[in-house]
Amino acid sequence: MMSVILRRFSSSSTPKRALAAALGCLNHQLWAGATTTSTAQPLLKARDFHVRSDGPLGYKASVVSQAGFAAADYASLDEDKAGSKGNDSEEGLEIAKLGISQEIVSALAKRNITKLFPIQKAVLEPAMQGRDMFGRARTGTGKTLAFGIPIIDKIIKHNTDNSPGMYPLALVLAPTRELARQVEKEFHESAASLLTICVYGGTPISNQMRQLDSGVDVVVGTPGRIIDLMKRGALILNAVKFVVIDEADQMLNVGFAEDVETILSKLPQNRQSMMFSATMPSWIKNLTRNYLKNPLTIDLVGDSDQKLADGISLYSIMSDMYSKASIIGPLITEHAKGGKCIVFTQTKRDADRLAYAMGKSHRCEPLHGDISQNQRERTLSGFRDGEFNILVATDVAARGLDVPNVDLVIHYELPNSSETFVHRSGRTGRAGKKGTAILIYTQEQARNVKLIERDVGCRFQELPKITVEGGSDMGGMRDRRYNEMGFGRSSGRGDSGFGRSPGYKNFGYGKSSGNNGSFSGGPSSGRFGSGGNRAGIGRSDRSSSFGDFGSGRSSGFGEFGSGRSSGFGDFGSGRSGGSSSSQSSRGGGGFGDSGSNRFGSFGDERKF
Ligand SMILES: Nc1ncnc2c1ncn2[C@@H]1O[C@H](COP(=O)(O)OP(=O)(O)OP(=O)(O)O)[C@@H](O)[C@H]1O
Repeated sequence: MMSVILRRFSSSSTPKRALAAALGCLNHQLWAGATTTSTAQPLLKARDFHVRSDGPLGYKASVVSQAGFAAADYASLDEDKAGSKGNDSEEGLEIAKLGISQEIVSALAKRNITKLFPIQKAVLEPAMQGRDMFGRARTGTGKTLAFGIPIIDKIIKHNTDNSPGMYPLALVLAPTRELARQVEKEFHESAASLLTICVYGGTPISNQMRQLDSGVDVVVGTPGRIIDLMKRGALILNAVKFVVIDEADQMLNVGFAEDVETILSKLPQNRQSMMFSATMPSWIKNLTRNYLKNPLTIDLVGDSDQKLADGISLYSIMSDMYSKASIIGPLITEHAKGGKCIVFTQTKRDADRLAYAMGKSHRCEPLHGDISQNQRERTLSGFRDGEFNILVATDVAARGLDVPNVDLVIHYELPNSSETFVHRSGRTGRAGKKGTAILIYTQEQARNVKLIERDVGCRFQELPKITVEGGSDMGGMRDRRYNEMGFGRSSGRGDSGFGRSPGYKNFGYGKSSGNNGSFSGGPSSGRFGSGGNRAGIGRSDRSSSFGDFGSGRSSGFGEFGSGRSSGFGDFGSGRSGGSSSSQSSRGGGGFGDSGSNRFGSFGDERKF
């Protein structure tokens, strides 16, 4: 503890800080020229983090193999056990008996974490041995502590044996601010002596620079801000021994691919790299090949048909587009039973509108990327603390967000891919608990529901149709949609027009204008066609986007912004989707509500 205090006291007047400043300059030079840094900075002692022992898990080096790209080649695990029965006490290993630092054991015990979950069990020993790895496990099964425990343990042991250094030993990259904060919290709560910092955009960089200046052990952050801090010489990565890329495929989805590679290329060669990803698109394969050394694949999903975490009951309900908003209330009353509920929309605007409309009768808040960071944090903590029980969110909340006791997830609009469906649904049924997910779909989308079933290896139980009398509690939402979103006969010239809201893809309104060809001829040759925002980005590896039910998000505007925005897949926007709506979308700030995804100028985070 004393060394921690001393480090906090360090100022730029000390030789240590002076050297740090010098290294900061060197860092600038590295940015200007070389692409990799391979030397550990001289200030820090050489660190031998990686233990070699038979260990308590009976892990055998002979079962390791090269990362086999989503193949389940971690043969020592019984697949049945490797599912998502995260809290099965019979399967877990007692954390207190693993020989990891008492500080961690005690901190976890305080949170009632006493046994390892399967992914933690699988990762622990190879991670302790210093192996690079690619990991995959179902939602809510404890991946954060899977990489967190070994890293924290090694840093604690190092800090006990040596005086802590100035510069971070571990770097964790996360695709969203919320996830970054959550991961940092998990680190911090697992070992209070560790100095951790979370860096992301939307908050003053000067505070983060000051904190980095006084020395940290672990940096968790989103790639944009990390790069910014590196460029300013405030974040020096020469001492990094551990790097984790969490939700790696999502990094690609939200346009962080280049940033991630830039960061990886600046890290010391002598490091341990761990990557967690739900899928293995070709970018991830390349990343694995280029930046991981002889990686081990630990895949607890494997070829198993069932991709969803156990314990999540699935329901579907058909609704016409007019009634969708109105059936939310009854669904929540019936299925959330007073507990927490997240309603997922496709667009920020729809999240706002739905929350506004629902707010008349329920306590709820919207969450999306256009809301200020401060407000986002307030909203999330209010939701966590039970100040309100309904969160209406875009997919910014779909990945990684860990709010205990979310009983119900409602897909107000169909997700744009099976993966998104899995991640959204995975906000419930976490850590072995039970939960419910309900998918609302229109008649035209029935085929897509089947596709999700096939992709995810699940079955929806169809709920009886809810008949909504006029003047429901969501009437405001419905009216607003009519008035502002150009439904009905407004030809998309209302407030937002069709051009701005991809919501219409789910509403399948009117006749298709027959522009499907634009999309189906697009660069994506995914299994379901070219739709979704993926169409515009030309990746064929993400086959689970639902091309056939619409253009998805902004890609239509990015790639095909000729004004024929009505070419939204099978359903199109009917007569309303004329060029004016598309143009209004573009004129109104690029890609409208749905976020620019890869097309806009990237800040720290952009898509949702
Ligand atoms: N061994 C454990 N025992 C009990 N609870 C645990 C254990 N490990 C993790 N948890 C809890 O389980 C919850 C889910 O963990 P985490 O968020 O790491 O899951 P995840 O696999 O990363 O999920 P996602 O795929 O959605 O990001 C957290 O609240 C975490 O504190």
